[in-house]
Amino acid sequence: EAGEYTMKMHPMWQGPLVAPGGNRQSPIDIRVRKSVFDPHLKPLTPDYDPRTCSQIWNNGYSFLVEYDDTTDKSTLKGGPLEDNFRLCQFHFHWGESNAWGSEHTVDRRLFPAELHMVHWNSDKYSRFEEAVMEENGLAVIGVFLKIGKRHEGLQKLVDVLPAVRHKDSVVEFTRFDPACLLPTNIDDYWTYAGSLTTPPLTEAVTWIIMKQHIEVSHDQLAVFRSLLFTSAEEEVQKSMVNNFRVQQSLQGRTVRSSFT
Ligand SMILES: NS(=O)(=O)c1ccc(O)c(NC(=O)NCCc2ccccn2)c1
Ligand SMILES: [Zn+2]
Repeated sequence: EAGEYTMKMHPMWQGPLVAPGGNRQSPIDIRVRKSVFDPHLKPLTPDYDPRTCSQIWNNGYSFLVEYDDTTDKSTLKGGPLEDNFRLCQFHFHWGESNAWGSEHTVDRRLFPAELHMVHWNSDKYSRFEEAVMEENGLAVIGVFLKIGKRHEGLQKLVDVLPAVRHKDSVVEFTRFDPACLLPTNIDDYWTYAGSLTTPPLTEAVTWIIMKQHIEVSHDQLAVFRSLLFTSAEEEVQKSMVNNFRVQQSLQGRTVRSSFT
């Protein structure tokens, strides 16, 4: 049952469980029957150029695959978004076991991991650091991962993870097409106004959570768990697992769905 698992959180992150004064915090449980179909929601149109992929690094909380966001080469439009958003990075959250790990849940259902593809509003702001402080600054696509068949596209990423085992390690990583991590159906999603799920917890995010999950193999996810929260110098090494935040209250927000 979800309750007993969601209390586990990032052991290194002694941050606030709830942002002081926050009324649109993330993650949340998506109550399917309480979501409201919005016929005006448009199809989502991601348009990514794999050549903008630059590096992968361990920031001590997750591993991030970073994209060159100095031009409008990898963008996201449509769906609930009014403006053009630029892809800057993607990362994951996962558990120590396959029983939990996702940040969002669907009717309390937990998934072993969750992908976040992070974009910032390049129509209104000139860089991520600026957009992250503004309420229409970010758009994050969330995709649930399930254990099943091996994900061929993910393997290129899994193969390089040992090179970023420790916090602050970075390696060059190029020509990775993030679109390969999206589910086949991206027309069915939930969307709501929320926040970053890690500090600075700013309430800047339009969340777009895909209804359809992707599958990765048990062994692929096991490699995520071989990463460490700690840097090479630290004497006690801590496995990078359970790097998800506890769920936050909806506080009157409506979750819209693009499907009936
Ligand atoms: N998890 S999330 O909401 O998609 C998200 C997206 C973009 C972000 O920059 C962040 N947060 C982030 O990068 N925080 C700086 C690093 C960090 C991560 C965790 C705790 C403290 N500091 C979270
Ligand atoms: Zn995240």
